[in-house]
Amino acid sequence: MARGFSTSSEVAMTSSRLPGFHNLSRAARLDAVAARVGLTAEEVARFRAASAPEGDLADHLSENVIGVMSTPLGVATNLIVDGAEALVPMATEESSVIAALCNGAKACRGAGGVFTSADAPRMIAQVQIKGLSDPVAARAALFERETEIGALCDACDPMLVSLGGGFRGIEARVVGAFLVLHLIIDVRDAMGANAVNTMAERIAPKVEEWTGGVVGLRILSNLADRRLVRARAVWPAREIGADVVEGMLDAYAFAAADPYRAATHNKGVMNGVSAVALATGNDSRALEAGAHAYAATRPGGYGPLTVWERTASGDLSGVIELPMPVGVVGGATKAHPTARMCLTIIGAETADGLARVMAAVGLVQNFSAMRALATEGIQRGHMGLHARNVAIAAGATGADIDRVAAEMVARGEVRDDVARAILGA
Ligand SMILES: CC(C)(COP(=O)([O-])OP(=O)([O-])OC[C@H]1O[C@@H](n2cnc3c(N)ncnc32)[C@H](O)[C@@H]1OP(=O)([O-])[O-])[C@@H](O)C(=O)NCCC(=O)NCCSC(=O)C[C@@](C)(O)CC(=O)[O-]
Ligand SMILES: NC(=O)C1=CN([C@@H]2O[C@H](COP(=O)(O)OP(=O)(O)OC[C@H]3O[C@@H](n4cnc5c(N)ncnc54)[C@H](OP(=O)(O)O)[C@@H]3O)[C@@H](O)[C@H]2O)C=CC1
Repeated sequence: MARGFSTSSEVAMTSSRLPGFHNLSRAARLDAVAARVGLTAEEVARFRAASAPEGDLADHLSENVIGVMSTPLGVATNLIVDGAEALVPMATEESSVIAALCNGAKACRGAGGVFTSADAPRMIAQVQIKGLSDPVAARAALFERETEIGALCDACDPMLVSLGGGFRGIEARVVGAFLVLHLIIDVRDAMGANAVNTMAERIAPKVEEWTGGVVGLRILSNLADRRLVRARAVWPAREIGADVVEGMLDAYAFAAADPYRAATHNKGVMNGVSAVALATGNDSRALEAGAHAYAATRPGGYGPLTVWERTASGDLSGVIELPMPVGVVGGATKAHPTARMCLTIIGAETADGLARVMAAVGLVQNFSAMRALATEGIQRGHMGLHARNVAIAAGATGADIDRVAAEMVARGEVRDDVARAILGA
């Protein structure tokens, strides 16, 4: 079968309906896929060689596994968080992200690095209540039961309670045709999704009894705005240049005024945050959802997650605030040996400690991208490092990778056709 989209007759021959596919071994699944789409024996062998052995953790963490998609794991240097030196493991396929963090962290060391504060690790579980003719009265009825709700939630997870976490209170809002109950739960060192989802499901029959309504969804909210982390740092003008301070403030004003720019600005923040999440086995989708939803809660609509100002002495001050629902237990954090090792490298024994470092990473990452954008542009630094990817994609191997990349950078032309031409020369 040709690659790309199938024609209708090919679809009939190569249906994606594969009954029992999930019951096959990893090797048999890969064979089945290879036969369906026409992977060559060489492609399959190369994939098998690059993938982890059969029966390893991947088979248990996900479903229909055929192998492992590896991502580079690097360690960012130079960061100081709350007076402590931090080495930061980051898993990312994007060139220049880790170099940028090292670069920005180095430039604020003279001013003491990054300083943070964090809310208690509280997550929100939502319970949707439908079919109420008197939602306002039902809301009042729920508050009368707050103590009982708390006891029911805490009974779901005595271990969490013994660790100092558990139920913290309720909120209830009439949202359109529904009443929405929020359970506020301190999840301690976990991300907390499973813990709070269990509570929301357990409480549902009682909520129906007390309100006379019908419970719909019972699930956490990824807008984790009870679990905010803040980080701040100063980059001295003598270190980065007064003109750079000026340029970066203009760059920030652009992001603050324009959601098209703010989205890219925040993507730069999340370059770092998501890379640490991936390295430590945390849920990067939850973090991305929470960060962007939080960025949309500004009075003026979607805006930047960071704020940049000039200090009285003319230096550049940066502040970030965002939800940081991360854990050092639960999910894949403990099950995945690489995630465990990364937590050891970062020195995070609590979710609070990890969240603070990750907020610092988001701030410094944003600094470096903005500095590059406000001065020489992103391409020299980024494309200089990205050139190796372009060389590999064009077919370079071994020593040719660096040779072709260096030649493209020297010419100022980092492109596939240029890489092929250099290779062919
Ligand atoms: C790329 C640099 C760092 C070069 O910057 P440079 O000034 O050429 O670097 P340098 O050679 O002077 O080195 C300065 C320090 O940077 C670090 N450094 C320097 N090179 C490396 C390297 N290879 N590997 C690891 N660390 C490196 C290292 O810490 C080094 O200090 P040293 O240790 O040598 O004393 C700089 O241009 C930079 O920070 N650029 C920003 C790159 C960036 O933000 N990339 C993200 C991808 S683009 C994107 O997705 C986001 C964006 C841009 O769209 C967001 C937005 O729009 O806001
Ligand atoms: N929308 C979303 O974001 C959703 C995300 N998820 C997924 O949920 C997972 C995260 O859920 P999470 O509840 O964190 O993980 P787990 O349920 O895997 O782990 C949390 C549990 O760990 C135990 N525990 C042990 N020590 C501690 C401690 N110090 N602090 C807190 N808990 C401790 C507690 O259970 P015990 O009392 O039993 O010991 C706690 O309930 C991620 O994989 C995420 O991808 C799932 C659904 C939706």
